Amino acid sequence: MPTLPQPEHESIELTQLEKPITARLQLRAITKRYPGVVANDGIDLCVERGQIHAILGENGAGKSTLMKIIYGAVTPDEGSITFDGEPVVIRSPHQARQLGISMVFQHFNLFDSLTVAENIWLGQDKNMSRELLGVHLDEASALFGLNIEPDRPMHTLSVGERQKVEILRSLVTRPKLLILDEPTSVLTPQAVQSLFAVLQRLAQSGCSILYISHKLHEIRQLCDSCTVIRQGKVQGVINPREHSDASLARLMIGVEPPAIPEHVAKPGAMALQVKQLNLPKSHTYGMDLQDINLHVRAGEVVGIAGISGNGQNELLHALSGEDTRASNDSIVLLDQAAGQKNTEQRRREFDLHFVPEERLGRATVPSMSLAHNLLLTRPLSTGPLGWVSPAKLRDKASDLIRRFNVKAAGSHAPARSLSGGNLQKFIMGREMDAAPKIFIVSQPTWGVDVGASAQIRAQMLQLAEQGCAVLVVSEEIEELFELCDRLYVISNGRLSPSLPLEEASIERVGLWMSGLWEGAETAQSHPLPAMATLV
Ligand SMILES: Nc1ncnc2c1ncn2[C@@H]1O[C@H](COP(=O)(O)OP(=O)(O)OP(=O)(O)O)[C@@H](O)[C@H]1O
Repeated sequence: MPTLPQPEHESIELTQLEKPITARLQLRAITKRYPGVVANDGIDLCVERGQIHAILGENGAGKSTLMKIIYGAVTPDEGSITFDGEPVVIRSPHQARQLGISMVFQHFNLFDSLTVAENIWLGQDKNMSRELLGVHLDEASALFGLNIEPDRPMHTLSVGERQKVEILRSLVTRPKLLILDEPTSVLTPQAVQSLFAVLQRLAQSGCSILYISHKLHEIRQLCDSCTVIRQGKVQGVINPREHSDASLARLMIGVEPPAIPEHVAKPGAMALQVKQLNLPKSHTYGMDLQDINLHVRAGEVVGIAGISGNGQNELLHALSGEDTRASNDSIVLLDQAAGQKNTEQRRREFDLHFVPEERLGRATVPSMSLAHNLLLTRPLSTGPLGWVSPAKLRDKASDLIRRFNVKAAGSHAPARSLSGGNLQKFIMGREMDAAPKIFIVSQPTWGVDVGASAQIRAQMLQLAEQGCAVLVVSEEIEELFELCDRLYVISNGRLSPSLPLEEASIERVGLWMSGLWEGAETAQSHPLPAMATLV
């Protein structure tokens, strides 16, 4: 009698019984030294197939270095790597991609002058045709629920949108191991949830994921396994769901993060006023600013919430002086019309200091030392004839490094050698130390660990206590709730009325993020931008 064919799943189980499943990735005793610092010190790591494994550690702990080693972008000094049971030496990202390893970096690697599709194509291997890429891109976009026009030039995208392009670029390679370094720093809560759904689906299909984040609730939601690193060494492998925030912070930074001091607003004189600001977009994919009205008094901390791409960039360019097209009296600084003053004039005449969201390339010159990067916004080190005093620069940079707890080899270290969080601490320190009268900051704690976030937020509140008018643009609603006395919400190039914190709730702010505040024109008459359809 002929035997019936076995159902497919039974034969799969048999094969699995015969051949034990090997881990996707196994690192043994990985060590990497940079001048003056051991970034990775004998690290062991095991990631199973289909596992979402978190890497947790304070700023400068060595997480990104370790991920770059796995991706072949950095060569370890010692140690070995096994991938799918085979010992491998990963010499380049190209080789990593051939093995099936893909990485989303913390700092974007995108060319501003190219389009979205061209940027994604550049990251692929040579045999991927433009047509095939188009198919994969449509597939990955649909999976991610993302709708960014492939022909859009990169320079027109907000950081949140750029982050999504970076993620798409990795998804189209259909990886076996996907490494994500702080992927949610600039995503809205809703976009984070869509990303998590994608990651969970990927993991179910067998793809392993290495996930770096400073956001403990995210790690708990997504991962059941987590390797904690401190000062380049593994502290332990834990299930993050069995730990509280306090115990995770203790493992990671050795202590619990300091509590944010109580801030009682004592609003003083008007410091910053925007009156009926109308500004047409400066490029095809920009956002027209329409009838923007806002004010910040000395001593106040005021927030602007919103989904990225709704006019934040345009508003910040107009407020910082990078865009001087506004009518002169639509922006009033310390009682003077200043709409057409440039960045340097606003800094010199009104003590307005600004921290943009892009820390490498805009807030700092990556190849220049920390000391030289001070010159970008601080004239303090130039003498009467305009001579630069290298000694003064060095001293000031060293002072900031010490006071703001920046982990760096010294004032001579190039900006790009710092870990993301440490560079952010340096930039925030550089601007806050200037004792601004008006301080405008975008995403103040992007990529910063829990201890340093608490430190930065406390310092911003201290600035306000000293009479500075602080305006914070952030996509992290919790951060705005923690810091601000009042909130505005930006949607589709329009700004909501001012909302005192006592009257704000996550739900109300969420609704306003879709443009639906009381008295607003309906969303229908102003269709939401593509990104908002995500939520
Ligand atoms: N190219 C480099 N040259 C010199 N030092 C470097 C270089 N890359 C990293 N380092 C140093 O190695 C240490 C670890 O940095 P790494 O970027 O791996 O930290 P991290 O844990 O990812 O931090 P963050 O959370 O801030 O991103 C830091 O002290 C950093 O300054």
